[in-house]
Amino acid sequence: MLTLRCVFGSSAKFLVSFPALKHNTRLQNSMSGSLHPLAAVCQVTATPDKEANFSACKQLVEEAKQQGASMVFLPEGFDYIGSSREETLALSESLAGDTISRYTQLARKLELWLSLGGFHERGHDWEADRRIYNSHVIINDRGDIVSVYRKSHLFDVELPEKGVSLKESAFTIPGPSLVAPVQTPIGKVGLGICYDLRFPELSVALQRHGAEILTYPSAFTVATGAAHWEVLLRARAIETQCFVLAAAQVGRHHEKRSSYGHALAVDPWGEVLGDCGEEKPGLVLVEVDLGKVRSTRRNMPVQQHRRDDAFYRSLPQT
Ligand SMILES: O=C(O)CNC(=O)[C@H](CS)NC(=O)CCC(=O)C(=O)O
Repeated sequence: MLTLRCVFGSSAKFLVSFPALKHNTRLQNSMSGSLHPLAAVCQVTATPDKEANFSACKQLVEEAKQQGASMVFLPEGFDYIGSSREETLALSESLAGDTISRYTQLARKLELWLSLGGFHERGHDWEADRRIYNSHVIINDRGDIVSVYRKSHLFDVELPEKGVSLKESAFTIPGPSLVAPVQTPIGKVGLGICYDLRFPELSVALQRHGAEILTYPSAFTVATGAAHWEVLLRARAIETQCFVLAAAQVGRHHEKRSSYGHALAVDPWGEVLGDCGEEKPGLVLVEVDLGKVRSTRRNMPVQQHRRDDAFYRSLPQT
């Protein structure tokens, strides 16, 4: 067993274990002693305080770097979780604003890649319509923005018996399309955001466009998270035979909103490699062995077994 450290906040530490590679024959990652590149999947408790959120995220990114991560994943709403529609809109920025600029500097300084899930991005017509995109931004180790995916499926959901009522479309514009998976030091990363996780056609499309790793930075509600989060993430991993990395929000953001936590890393066989729990901010480090993608796909070639010919046409009437 290889033991990985799950770091909560800056002081308390606890251990996460998972089965490790048994044959350690190849050259090892010099900093971490691991055989394959490391990804850090983070969970945070964002509030409406952008400054405090940045310093909490920065601390996790620095901790991940110290432990040898080459790419760090932050959740939807890493910039802030607003307490009203008005506040959410007022705090938004463009990609050229202060928040993303601080993250590009951080990536450059630490020489690592960042996945910033769910940035509140002012839309192209902000002056006219006051609406934003929910954007997943990838920054490389030189501090360049290399990809921006805007969330396709908006969370307009009423579950009165569970106390869930959110209408994302009241302030957000749906993105126009998927974006091509991004080549990173840990592999080809396909971009989704949170509620997108419920739409398997999106993950299959990303896999067909070459994704080896799917990412769903999230701020799941406590009720829907308890019922569906892990099952959905594992299903997406099993169906696409990709790694699935899902950074998450956890705990109480303000008096009206809490999130489920359990930032999760799943391998292409569906095994959970790391879980940040449901109590506090932290991170989990996972080795991304792309050999697992190749062997899972070779041994059970479900992608080649697809029957689009039989399903995506008009059906015979009985
Ligand atoms: O509001 C913001 O500032 C950031 N955006 C979010 O938190 C979004 C939209 S409200 N949350 C989700 O999609 C939760 C999905 C979910 O919980 C499920 O699919 O069950």
